[in-house]
Amino acid sequence: MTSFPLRPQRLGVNIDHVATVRNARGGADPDPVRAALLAQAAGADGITAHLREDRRHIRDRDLSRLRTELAIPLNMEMAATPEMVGIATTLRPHACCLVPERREEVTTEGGLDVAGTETALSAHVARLRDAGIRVSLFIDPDAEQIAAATRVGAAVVELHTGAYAGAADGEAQVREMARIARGATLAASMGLEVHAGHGLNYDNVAPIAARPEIVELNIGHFLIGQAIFDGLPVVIRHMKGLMSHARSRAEQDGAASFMEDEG
Ligand SMILES: CC(=O)[C@@H](O)[C@H](O)COP(=O)(O)O
Ligand SMILES: NCC(=O)COP(=O)(O)O
Repeated sequence: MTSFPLRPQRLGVNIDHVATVRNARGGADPDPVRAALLAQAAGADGITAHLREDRRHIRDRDLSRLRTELAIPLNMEMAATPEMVGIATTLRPHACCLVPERREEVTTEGGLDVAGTETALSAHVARLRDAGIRVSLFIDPDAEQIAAATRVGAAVVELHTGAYAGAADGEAQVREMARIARGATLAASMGLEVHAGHGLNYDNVAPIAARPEIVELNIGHFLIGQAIFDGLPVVIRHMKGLMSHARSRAEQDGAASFMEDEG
């Protein structure tokens, strides 16, 4: 039973797929920066933008405009490469989140293999930290990766919720939620700030939001898609309301019971 008020939880809005629509015709509209400013005005706590190596959606110019025009934190998602570290240390966003990338992937498929790339990753993390950037690692919620994240010097881990969001049935979803809960508890116990993201939507966000250790959710594809029907301010306010309600219920009933109820 949670007997203490939970820390406030932030919503980071990922605007990648506004740029996907923009790039479909090669023009300037819809403008991802305009979407980010609308999200900011609607209560987003941060903006996430993924500068992929293939620039399939967010482009370099988008990031520099976001860095100039946003009043809320910019979280630059990027591969752990010298090119991206160079861009980030020049741009100096509030935060960087290192994610795995394969050109042929449709979207991010798994978490970063921190344990298998510690030496190279430690150097990238150090350069980003020396530039005053908060470094997050996008990882699967596994003990080996969480321990490695502390060793390479990351301040934050963002737990990949894709397996949970894409679970084939209720039993698999409960299993994946338990994996995320264990990972969040372990990461927090090791002094890491805990975020979560990938594939979250209105229907599956509550058990994740109810986790006391998770202080930021990064959500994009669903919000941008739903905004086509309801408008970006409405969907952001609704998602923040769902997150807040889930946290309030967790304060009363305990986060663990939340998933049992939903299970
Ligand atoms: C790491 C993650 O899950 C997303 O933030 C990432 O941006 C997904 O990549 P696409 O936005 O290209 O689908
Ligand atoms: N890191 C997760 C993120 O930024 C958004 O992922 P999604 O909601 O677009 O799947």
